[in-house]
Amino acid sequence: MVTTRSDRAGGEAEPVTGARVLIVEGRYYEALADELLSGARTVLDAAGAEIEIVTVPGALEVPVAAQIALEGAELEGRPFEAVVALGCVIRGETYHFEIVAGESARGLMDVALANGVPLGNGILTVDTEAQAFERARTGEGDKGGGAAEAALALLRLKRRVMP
Ligand SMILES: Nc1c(NC[C@H](O)[C@H](O)[C@H](O)CO)[nH]c(=O)[nH]c1=O
Ligand SMILES: CC(=O)[C@@H](O)COP(=O)(O)O
Repeated sequence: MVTTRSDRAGGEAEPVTGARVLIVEGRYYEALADELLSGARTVLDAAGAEIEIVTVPGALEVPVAAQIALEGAELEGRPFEAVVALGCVIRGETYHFEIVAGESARGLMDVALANGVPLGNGILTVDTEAQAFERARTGEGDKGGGAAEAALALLRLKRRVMP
C-alpha cells in the first residue's frame, strides 16, 4: 500500500519566514471551507509564512481572484510568493459540476504558469458531501493542509533556483 502525505510523519521542512502567501477560498460550503482553511493555516503558520486571505463565493471565482490579488500585490510592491486555493465542488444533477470543477482547476493552472507563482490547489471535486468532509477535515484527509504544503514545496524550489 503506497503511503501518502497524510500517512507520513509531519517532517520538518525549512521555514519560509516572512514569505507572503495568498489564500483564496471559495466559500460555497461554509463548514467545508472552515476545515480547509484551518488545515492550510496550520501548515503556513508552522512554516512562518505571512498569510493574506481572499474570500469569494465559489470555485469559479477563485482563479480570477487569485490573478487580481497577485497583480495588486505586485503594484503595491509587496508580491506574494505563493498561492493556496481552497474550495469544494460537489456534483449536482447537471453538467455544471464539470464546468465548475474543470474550469477552476484549469484557471488555477493558467494563473500559476502565467505568473510563475507557486500554487497549491485545495479545491475538492467530489460526488457527495461525505466524500467532501472526509477530505476536508484536518484530522482526516486535510486537503487544505496538503495544498499549503504543495505551495510551500514549490516556493522553496523557486527560492533555491531563483534566489
Ligand atoms: N456548485 C458549486 C459552485 N457553484 C458556484 C460557482 O462556483 C460560481 O460561484 C457561480 O457559478 C457564479 O459564478 N461553487 C463551488 O465552489 N462549489 C459547488 O459545489
Ligand atoms: C457543481 C454545482 O454547481 C452544483 O451546485 C450544481 O448543482 P445542479 O447540477 O444540481 O444544478
